[in-house]
Amino acid sequence: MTAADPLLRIEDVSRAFGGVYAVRDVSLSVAEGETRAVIGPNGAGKSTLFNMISGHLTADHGTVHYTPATDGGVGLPQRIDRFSAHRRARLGIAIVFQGARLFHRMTALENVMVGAHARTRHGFLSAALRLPGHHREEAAITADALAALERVGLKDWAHRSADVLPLGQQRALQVARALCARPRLLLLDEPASGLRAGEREALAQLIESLRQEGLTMMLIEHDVAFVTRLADRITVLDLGREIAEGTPREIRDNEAVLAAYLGQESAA
Ligand SMILES: Nc1ncnc2c1ncn2[C@@H]1O[C@H](COP(=O)(O)OP(=O)(O)OP(=O)(O)O)[C@@H](O)[C@H]1O
Repeated sequence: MTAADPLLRIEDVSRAFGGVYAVRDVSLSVAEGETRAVIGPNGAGKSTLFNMISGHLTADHGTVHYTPATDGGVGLPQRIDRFSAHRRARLGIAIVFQGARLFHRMTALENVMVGAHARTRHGFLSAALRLPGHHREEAAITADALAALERVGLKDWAHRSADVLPLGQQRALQVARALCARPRLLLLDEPASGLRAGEREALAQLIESLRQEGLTMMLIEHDVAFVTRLADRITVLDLGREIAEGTPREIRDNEAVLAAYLGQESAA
């Protein structure tokens, strides 16, 4: 990767469902270390766009390039839009889905370890079946999972059941699970939805700390105020199209953005 290569470059990506475009001709680039918010009214295409980055949906048109790390440092941009979600995950793209569930009746630590197994040689099945060769890997995964829990401020909860975690901490646990796969690009689909003010603040601080560590993130959110302080740049979608991109200040003053949001309010 040279200074000119972004970590992620999306060009003219479209996806339709039943002949109706959910995302239409969207292009954007995300630089390494950047926190990019994607905002827009209900049904604007935000989740569809994220799923086309993570590989859970394929684009009908357009390209997605990503610059994975190699052993010797940073690699060359690769076209990934035909890669499976699993392959993209192995390249370092992690997604926390909107409304993602935890595994109940498992501890916080076990929940995170499930995320780590995605990138191991032996995999979760081998661990579950206790096949030979998994023990050393298991110890490494436990250490990684504990480190991820510590990173999100949940180390003290490691051995407690995920069931008892308040919603805010459940979101942090989902982030820890994604972090355990050591992503270079973390996609967060509405991580703050349903949280109370205090929990939203704690989540904002967590995102800010990951940003300080230099992790590249993309974040879907409805609330412009929430992302204004977190994002370096904001992309605004409306009815599948990108209607604006800029710094939080530019977006706040953008008339097309105001119109899209006011339109939503008057339609509600
Ligand atoms: N699997 C699907 N099948 C059919 N239509 C879909 C599918 N996924 C999304 N859509 C449609 O595509 C459009 C964009 O949906 P998407 O979930 O990407 O929007 P969004 O901006 O994430 O919305 P929200 O903020 O409500 O989560 C919507 O009209 C939605 O109904």
